[in-house]
Amino acid sequence: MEGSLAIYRGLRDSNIDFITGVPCANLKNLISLVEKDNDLTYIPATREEEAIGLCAGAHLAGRRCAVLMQNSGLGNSINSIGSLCKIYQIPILFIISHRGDLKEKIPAQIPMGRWTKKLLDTVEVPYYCPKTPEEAYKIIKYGVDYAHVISYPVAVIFDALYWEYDSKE
Ligand SMILES: O=CCS(=O)(=O)O
Repeated sequence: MEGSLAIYRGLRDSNIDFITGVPCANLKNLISLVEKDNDLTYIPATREEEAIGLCAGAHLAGRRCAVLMQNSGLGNSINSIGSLCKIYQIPILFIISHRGDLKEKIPAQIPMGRWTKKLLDTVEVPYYCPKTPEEAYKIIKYGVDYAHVISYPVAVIFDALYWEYDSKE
């Protein structure tokens, strides 16, 4: 749980109080931590673009927001990033489980695995790729602050190797 716990603590210590998103197998421990926290709002979404829309409304209502997603869901999000986040200056922290690279077993994940960072560059979302729980905690805190400075999403990407820290109890 150590890897997921570092992400959760980074989100909470950044005063993130509204979390939504679409699950990935690698996000299960993080989602479990978030679901148990009665001091924040967690709303499971059916699609990542819906999650971004929920965050847009929550932000305008004064909440500090994060979206949990698999990188495959970034493809579902592009228009909402442009038509909502860009136009209305919506800061959101994207916690992205990066599939389609090392350790991947599902061939369908490969294309988005290759395109994720290029897509984030295209829509001008800054992204960071912590490799340890300590880095994750620090980058999440800096990332939330940076998202609010630029009034735009910031992505923190976790590759398959990161989640091995969850098995090191
Ligand atoms: O997107 C694939 C489903 S799972 O591997 O995250 O369960």
